[in-house]
Amino acid sequence: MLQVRQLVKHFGGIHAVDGVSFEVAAGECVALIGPNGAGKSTCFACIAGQYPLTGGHILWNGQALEKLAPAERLRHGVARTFQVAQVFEALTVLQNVQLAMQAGIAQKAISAFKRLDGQSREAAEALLEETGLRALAHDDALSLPYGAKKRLELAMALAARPRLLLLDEPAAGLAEAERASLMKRVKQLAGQGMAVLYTEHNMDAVAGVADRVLVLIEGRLAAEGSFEEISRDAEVRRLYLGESLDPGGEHA
Ligand SMILES: Nc1ncnc2c1ncn2[C@@H]1O[C@H](COP(=O)(O)OP(=O)(O)OP(=O)(O)O)[C@@H](O)[C@H]1O
Repeated sequence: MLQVRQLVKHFGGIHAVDGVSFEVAAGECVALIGPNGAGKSTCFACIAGQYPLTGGHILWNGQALEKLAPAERLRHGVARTFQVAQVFEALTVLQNVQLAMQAGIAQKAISAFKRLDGQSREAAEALLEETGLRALAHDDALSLPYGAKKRLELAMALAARPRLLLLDEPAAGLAEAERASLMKRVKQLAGQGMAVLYTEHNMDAVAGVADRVLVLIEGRLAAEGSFEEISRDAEVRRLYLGESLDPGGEHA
């Protein structure tokens, strides 16, 4: 279980995250939503280890994560993706996943890696199959359409065999069909016992997907509940979702 306790992150005078506490259990799919600048990405970066905390604690299965480097967190089963998909464009799709399987290898190792005979090839191919990328295995990552790049980033995160998966706007920039299929896969991962936490602006990627929704506004948790519950919250509607949202029908 992920336990975020009184998380605080300030950038100088900017209180990006200001005392946020929540939990994500194994098998749960939890969405973190809120307006631009609410602190969602900062929360993610604190959990994954890109930023040191100003205050508070982050525990994963009882272990304090805040003192561990990102690569060490990965070894404890914590993997993340980024808002703008981060893949190695100099490698093929298959090589990207093989590289991700060897967590901790720096980008400068790419040329050495290219000369390696792919020991991890079979496992990487299985992951490509699972994420719908098999047909693109030998394409250069550089040439991938955006939706496939997002899938590849997910495959790379899965390559580390995470137990906590952090997805920063997994559906951003995806067409409707691609978004629906990616979010279906994300929900399946939680169904298989992974703890999944994701940020999202697109409510179609939240409704029917997230078991629980956390609403972050100005660095604080403003509401928490099912999508239907937070959609009915007057404060959340006023500050983020807007009055036009009909929780039972079309989403914004
Ligand atoms: N590295 C940084 N240095 C200084 N300020 C930052 C930094 N990163 C984020 N901030 C500020 O912290 C606040 C929270 O930003 P954050 O990116 O976490 O919000 P967000 O909810 O992810 O927004 P979005 O939905 O637009 O991605 C904003 O005021 C932002 O300008």
